[in-house]
Amino acid sequence: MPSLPVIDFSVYYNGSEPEKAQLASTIASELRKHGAMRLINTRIPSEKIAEGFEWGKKFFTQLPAAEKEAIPNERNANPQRGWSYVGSENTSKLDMVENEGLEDEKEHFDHSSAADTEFPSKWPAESSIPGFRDYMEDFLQRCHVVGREVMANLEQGLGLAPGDLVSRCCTTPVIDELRMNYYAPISTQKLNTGKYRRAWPHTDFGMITLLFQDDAGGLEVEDRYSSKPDTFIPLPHEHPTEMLVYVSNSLEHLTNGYLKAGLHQVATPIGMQDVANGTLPERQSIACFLKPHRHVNVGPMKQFVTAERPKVFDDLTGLELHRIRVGKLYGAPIETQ
Ligand SMILES: O=C(O)CCC(=O)C(=O)O
Ligand SMILES: [Fe+2]
Repeated sequence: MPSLPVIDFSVYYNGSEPEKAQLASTIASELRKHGAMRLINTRIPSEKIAEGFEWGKKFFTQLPAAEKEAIPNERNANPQRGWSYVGSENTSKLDMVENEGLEDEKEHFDHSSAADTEFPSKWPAESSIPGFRDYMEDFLQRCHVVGREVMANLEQGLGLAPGDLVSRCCTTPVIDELRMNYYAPISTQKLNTGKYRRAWPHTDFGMITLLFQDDAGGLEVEDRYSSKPDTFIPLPHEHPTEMLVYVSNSLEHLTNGYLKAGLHQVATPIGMQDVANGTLPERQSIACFLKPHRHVNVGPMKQFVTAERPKVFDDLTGLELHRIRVGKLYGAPIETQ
């Protein structure tokens, strides 16, 4: 099955002005069409991405359970920090209408930068996994820089003024979130019950999500152009520098729905779907959720509100929208601060 086109982001660093303008326009049109795109050759080197999966493996499969349990992510409406056990986060609650009894089969670890003192990160003891925190904080910073570059391209491609989007996110202190996902091996028998999926179709909460994955497969984005509902396009991992980008909820609100958040899931990979007694190998991914500022209004920007398209979203701060979405994930009451 065909996937989305692969876009070479090195043009942004090395291209001529007309080539760069073409890149910006492609980025805007791909995100408009699919709510997702595939980039290669960003300034995050392949070795740094590969190293991330080694750290993920250490954290999830070698760190004693007690060390992870000591840094639990609280299941409330605040930004996620620390370790989430399998089944803690339920993505089916976010965007699916029929979601009774559906569970996610994934474990994850979330953190932000040390500068986010409002919602501090929770780290395992340095002596238990030396170097983990340094790697993660460095990788988050790299994602923040590339995320800002993608947003700058997007505002150019959409015909906005420089800073229109970037000033609403992408500045210090960095409050973006970096997440390591780990999916343990799982039997097709269990998946075929229809009750479990690695991740159910959902959209993310921030401006955009940057996503790196290993070779296990199963990641898919909604096919908006299919005549059949629930049709998804596979997003295979084909290039060592590959980074997927999704439009997320805050950007959908800011653009008054001109850009729609990409509905994505982690399903049984195509070759395994008809296997009755097989096992899916483990899978890992690293997601960076690029956040709007907490106090910025993520209601529709005036450039996207017209007589033909009146405002379809309410004015909310970045943090208010985030709390509504995380609250749904956990069925948690929305606390006000
Ligand atoms: O593991 C993946 O590829 C997707 C993870 C995801 O959708 C998420 O963490 O929000
Ligand atoms: Fe997601």
